Amino acid sequence: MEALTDYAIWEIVLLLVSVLVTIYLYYVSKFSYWKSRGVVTPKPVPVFGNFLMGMLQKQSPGQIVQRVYNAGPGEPYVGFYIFGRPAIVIRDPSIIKHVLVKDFNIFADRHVSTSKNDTLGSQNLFMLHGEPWKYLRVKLSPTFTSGRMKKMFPMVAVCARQLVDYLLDHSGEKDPVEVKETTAKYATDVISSCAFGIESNSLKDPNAEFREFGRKVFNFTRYRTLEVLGIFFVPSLMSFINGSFFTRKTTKFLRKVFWDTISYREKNRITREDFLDLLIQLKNKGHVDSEEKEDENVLNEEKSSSLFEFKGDNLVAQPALFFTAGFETNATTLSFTLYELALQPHIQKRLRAEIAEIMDKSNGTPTYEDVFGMKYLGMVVSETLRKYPPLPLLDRICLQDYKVPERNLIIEKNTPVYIALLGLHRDPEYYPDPELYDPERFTEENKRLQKPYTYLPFGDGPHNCIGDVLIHLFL
Ligand code: HEM
Repeated sequence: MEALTDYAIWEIVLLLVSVLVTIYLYYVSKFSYWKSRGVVTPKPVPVFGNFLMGMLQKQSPGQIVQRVYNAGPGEPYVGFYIFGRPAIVIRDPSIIKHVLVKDFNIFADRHVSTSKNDTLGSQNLFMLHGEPWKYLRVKLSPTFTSGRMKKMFPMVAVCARQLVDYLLDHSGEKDPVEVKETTAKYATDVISSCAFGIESNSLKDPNAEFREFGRKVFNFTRYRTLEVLGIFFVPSLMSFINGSFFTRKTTKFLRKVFWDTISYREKNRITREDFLDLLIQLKNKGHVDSEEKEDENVLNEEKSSSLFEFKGDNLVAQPALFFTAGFETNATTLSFTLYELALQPHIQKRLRAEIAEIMDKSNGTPTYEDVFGMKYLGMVVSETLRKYPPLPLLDRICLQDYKVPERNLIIEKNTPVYIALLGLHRDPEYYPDPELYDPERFTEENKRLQKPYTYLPFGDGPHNCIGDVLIHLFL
């Protein structure tokens, strides 16, 4: 009996060893993919590839691709492995231009994706793929013109006044202001006013619901961090684990707010010149009323399409994304700007002088054009977006085998392709002394000298940020 047990133990040990050896050999053969194509890679580790630091939550998605970027100085691209799956980071700005713009048809979709059950997360403009995305982009684009932003400016001015009151109330030495939370409250008030037509009262009410739900989307618990890593790097897993960008509770909240507000407006015939008005037009007419003559072809389009219907969660998914994309990106930009201004009083002094001048000229009520025309403010914000891009990576999926122009490489169909904004924006080849926060990099003259496709805080090409015009509203 004893002999039999020993025998069984040996069998188990042998089985385990052969399983481990097989897994090891499997990954070693997988990890020869880029080497055999002459592409540099940072050293992968068995099973995890170059994703171990992500799994250990030691690096954010932006830092993961930045580390890959930094592994190949002077290289046009660097390969890496998401577990066993080959992926590539493009470094050469001229190839970046091909991926984002010139060969867009081959890189027309993002790699990111969430579970289909997460309707608000999957049916918005950021996450949709293929023809439905294209259709929706055309329909939503007239919503984001500088003319429309101008109309929303007075709503922002109200929030800005509330921010001033908030800061005056909390400026005692014993009551330090937590800057990120304050800018998040302010940005939440602005975006909920512009996207939902609702005063979210985040600055005034510590328990404001909008802020509460916004906090949840970006509250990076261990599980939430893994979910976000999955969305960016292993999207096929999301349906399997039922992972989501918006939790069930957040979805329920956003659905209720959206439909309650729409029915109230429709019942009382209220118009407010905001995003919600424009979405109501899409729901009822299938297009946004023309702002200018050139838009008139939009009027002749069909009311609905099998590609994308403006009803139910499809409709709520858009303001849900505007809300999330809008408040976090802008709150991050504002808080990093304030941080750098605190570190460098001479920049702060010059910016304050510009603001004081505009406030003086406008009798304390600057217009949209006044803000838009503030040159130094523009340089300061541009430098923040260089050093701290709020969305620090761009991602695409290769839709068919692609021969890289002037290089001896074919990127195979289904390869995830990334552009490391943190890598590019902090590359000393393009931005000398990259850790130095220096708005002078963005004078008109220096902008002309900047190498194209090395500064991409809003992405580029047909998938670029639709909300980039909004940045002026938050300043
Ligand atoms: C500082 C502010 C912001 C930054 C830095 C930013 C950055 C970005 C970036 C890098 C992308 C990806 C572009 C690409 O893949 O080429 C993106 C996409 C997008 N952003 Fe923004 N964003 C900002 C504010 C906003 C706001 C306020 C909204 C909406 C209200 C918005 C809505 C979107 C949407 C819908 C997309 C997807 C566009 C598409 O794929 O068609 N963003 N943004």
